[in-house]
Amino acid sequence: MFCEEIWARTATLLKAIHDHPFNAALGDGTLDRERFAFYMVQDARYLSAFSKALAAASVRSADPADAMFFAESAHTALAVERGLHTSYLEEFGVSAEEEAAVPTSPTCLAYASFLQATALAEPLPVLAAAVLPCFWVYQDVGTALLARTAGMDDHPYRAWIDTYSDESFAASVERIKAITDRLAETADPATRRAMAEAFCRATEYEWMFWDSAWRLETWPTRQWLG
Ligand SMILES: Cc1ncc(C[n+]2csc(CCO)c2C)c(N)n1
Repeated sequence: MFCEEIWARTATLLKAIHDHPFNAALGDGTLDRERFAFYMVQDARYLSAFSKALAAASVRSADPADAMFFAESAHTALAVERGLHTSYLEEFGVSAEEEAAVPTSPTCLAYASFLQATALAEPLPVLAAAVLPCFWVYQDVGTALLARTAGMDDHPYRAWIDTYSDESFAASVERIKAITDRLAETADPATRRAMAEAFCRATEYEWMFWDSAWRLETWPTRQWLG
């Protein structure tokens, strides 16, 4: 099965994601608000690109049930997750104007651009493999954090952890894994290789996304522009 194989291939990178200082601090609740707010602002930008990639996957799906799944996920990416962002940014006192003034980070732009390019130029199986880590990695991190934070009352990032350790979210992860496995079964070897590459690249971007928030990443060249 494609998913099983690719998960095993990315095991070391997944461990690095779990062990990243951003996620370690997110889990023990010590992550500073500046870093989490930076992550939330960048994530809102990422989500609008991600939902468009899912909408493209829906348009491309010949199977009506797959088309519905991708369209629903495109909606969820904007609705549920956007709600999470708005409430955290409100809690942290980040106004819409302040949010709009933050430049999109190099990593966020790279990940969003990769998804958009894949949505435009690659066949559906490759697009499905490119959006899969977004679901799967977050569920993996969310459930690990849920276990690690059990019994910790008043955890500042509880709503975030709950979103990604939720049972309905786990069901959508199973669903997209099944769709991707089915698409891989009938894909030719070159497409299967492209699927594996897209999955690995997206998983690399997942690590980079957390790392860029940890470093509060900016454009090193900005200083030379007016
Ligand atoms: C960088 C980044 N990667 C993945 C997610 C998680 N995520 C975003 S949309 C979606 C599917 C529909 O809800 C999921 C699982 C995130 N928030 N930010």
